[in-house]
Amino acid sequence: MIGILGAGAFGTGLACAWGRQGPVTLWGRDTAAMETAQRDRSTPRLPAATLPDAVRATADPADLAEAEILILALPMQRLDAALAEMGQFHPRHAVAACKGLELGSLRGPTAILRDRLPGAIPAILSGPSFAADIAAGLPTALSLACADEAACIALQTALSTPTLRLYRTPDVTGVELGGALKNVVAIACGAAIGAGLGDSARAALMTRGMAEMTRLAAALGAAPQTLSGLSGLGDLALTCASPQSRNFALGLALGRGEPPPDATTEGAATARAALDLAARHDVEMPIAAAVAALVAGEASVKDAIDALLSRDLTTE
Ligand SMILES: NC(=O)C1=CN([C@@H]2O[C@H](COP(=O)(O)OP(=O)(O)OC[C@H]3O[C@@H](n4cnc5c(N)ncnc54)[C@H](O)[C@@H]3O)[C@@H](O)[C@H]2O)C=CC1
Ligand SMILES: O=C(CO)COP(=O)(O)O
Repeated sequence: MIGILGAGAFGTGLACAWGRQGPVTLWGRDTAAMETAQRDRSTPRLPAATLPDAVRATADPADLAEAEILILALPMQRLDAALAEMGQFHPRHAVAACKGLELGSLRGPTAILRDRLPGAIPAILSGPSFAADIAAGLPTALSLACADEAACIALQTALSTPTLRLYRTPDVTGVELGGALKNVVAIACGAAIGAGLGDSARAALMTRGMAEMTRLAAALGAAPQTLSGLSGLGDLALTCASPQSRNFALGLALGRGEPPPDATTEGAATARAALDLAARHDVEMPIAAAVAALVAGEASVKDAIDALLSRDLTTE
């Protein structure tokens, strides 16, 4: 049985995909909402999706006890606390489906899984996929990273579906950072579009954003080519170009001088955490710095762009 911790948009989308081919238990923390979900076959964060019959919606963590594969589909800044609160699970595989870096500890999701679920083999699933697309069974391709090759093959087989195609890699760091950092660049691109700076500026931010993502990932031991894959370039292409992305939409609002939308926007905290990590490894991340300042209200879009444009001319 596949267990999913987190009944937000992504947990629900994944439950729909996997529930078409086998049993899935979807856990959410709100008892009333999960009782309604079990009865009405939909959840509040992705109301248009219909949960297949094989999905059991629950708010009782004990229902995840039998899960051989546990998927963590929670906001990054809540992952550690949620696992600490909910007692011990004993899955064989623990697969992070969240994108980000934890403020303070600067850990990615798999380090948290290693700490909180020490008996499980940690893995991460990341790449270009809107929850609604996955729920609707639209074609989607994602990266699945796990350092244990046999475990990675077993997971790839168990989690791929006719429309959800998983590519495996041992490069956990690369996949983790690709997913975390693309959200930072998506905020920058949204801000550029919102402020009317044009599509050329967006293309420049995507490309130079990719360069700084790759620099940090390489400094942390990732293979640079991983960032050119689905979790990196692939996810930049999706989220920097679509207002359906909540990170892009946050940037768009900031660029237009509008109030930020009330939604999970992982890139806001991750920009700050990435900067701290970059400082530790002596890596330059000017776009992340601009986004961190913008989100914190310490700089306007004009300040941020001026800071980027006034940097010393350099080689590509
Ligand atoms: N929505 C999407 O299209 C995609 C989301 N993701 C990633 O999935 C992760 C989760 O995002 P979404 O599901 O979209 O967010 P969401 O905002 O739709 O849902 C978050 C869920 O987490 C729950 N939650 C928050 N704090 C909690 C806690 N301490 N304990 C238990 N539950 C808690 C909330 O009740 C809510 O149901 C993020 O890291 C996001 O980057 C990845 C790919 C696609
Ligand atoms: O990660 C995503 C698509 O791959 C979803 O992006 P947002 O979190 O910005 O909505």
